[in-house]
Amino acid sequence: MKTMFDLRQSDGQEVSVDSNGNQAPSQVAVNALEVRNLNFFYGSFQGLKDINLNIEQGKVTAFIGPSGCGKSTLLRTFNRMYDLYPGQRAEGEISFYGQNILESGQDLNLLRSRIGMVFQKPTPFPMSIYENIAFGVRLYEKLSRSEMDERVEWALNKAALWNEAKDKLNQSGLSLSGGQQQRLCIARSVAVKPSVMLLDEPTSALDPISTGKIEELINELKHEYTIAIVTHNMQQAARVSDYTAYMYLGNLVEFGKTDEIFIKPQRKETEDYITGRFG
Ligand SMILES: Nc1ncnc2c1ncn2[C@@H]1O[C@H](COP(=O)(O)OP(=O)(O)OP(=O)(O)O)[C@@H](O)[C@H]1O
Repeated sequence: MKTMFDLRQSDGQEVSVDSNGNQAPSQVAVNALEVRNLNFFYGSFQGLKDINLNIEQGKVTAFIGPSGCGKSTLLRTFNRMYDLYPGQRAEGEISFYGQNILESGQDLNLLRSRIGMVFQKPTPFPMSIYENIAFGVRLYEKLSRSEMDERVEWALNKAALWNEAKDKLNQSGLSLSGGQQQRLCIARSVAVKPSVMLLDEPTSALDPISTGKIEELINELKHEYTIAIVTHNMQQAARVSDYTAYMYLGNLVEFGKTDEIFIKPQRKETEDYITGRFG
């Protein structure tokens, strides 16, 4: 039986026919994730308060807000990363293509292959560049050597790292520069063909050139994946995202199209934050 985690993202297009009989594609918004009445607790401390929002398929959603407002906490609920830590719990509903992933009995390994995550600090495994990618793929698929070679090349290409890495696939992933390591981590996440990618401040440890490469990559990847990104960099949020969520003290203060949030925010708190008048 197919589970909802087997769903591969469609391109969200429906074909309509105009009065001349010409086919014209029309975009139909589909939500990859729908968050309803989400509360999150670190023991007795409430890190998220009644969060409601949708993450649209094939778009980039950015989470911004001052340090400690709950951005990473929220991102970590989307693939239940918090489950690895005792005393942390979520209440409410997070629907991933119609299934509430907060319900008990979920296959969390499968969930995390469908909703991948890239962390702030590059975290390559202490193994070769090739194995960094093949390792995760092997957990879910049985590929022949040549199929795996193809997958590794495909993933490194997606992460714009193939040209730099193709002659040293057997070298340790740790031998790469910080920016290359982060692209390797993105390749590793892409290699298992997730539906959603969660990026938690993916460029905060990188120089401007590597940051630019990752931002280009996000623009490329969003055609095939749904992306949620936490960033402290306002310009980055404005450059890469379609939607922006502003958070403060565990609350979702404002959420909307990035242009609207940056040009004409509805809430004064949002305006103060993005114009640097906050605090
Ligand atoms: N393991 C933990 N145990 C207890 N409280 C935690 C834990 N991790 C985070 N918190 C608290 O939860 C709140 C939200 O933290 P979170 O890391 O989500 O914020 P953030 O917006 O991502 O911050 P930053 O921008 O500094 O990374 C903070 O008050 C933080 O102190």
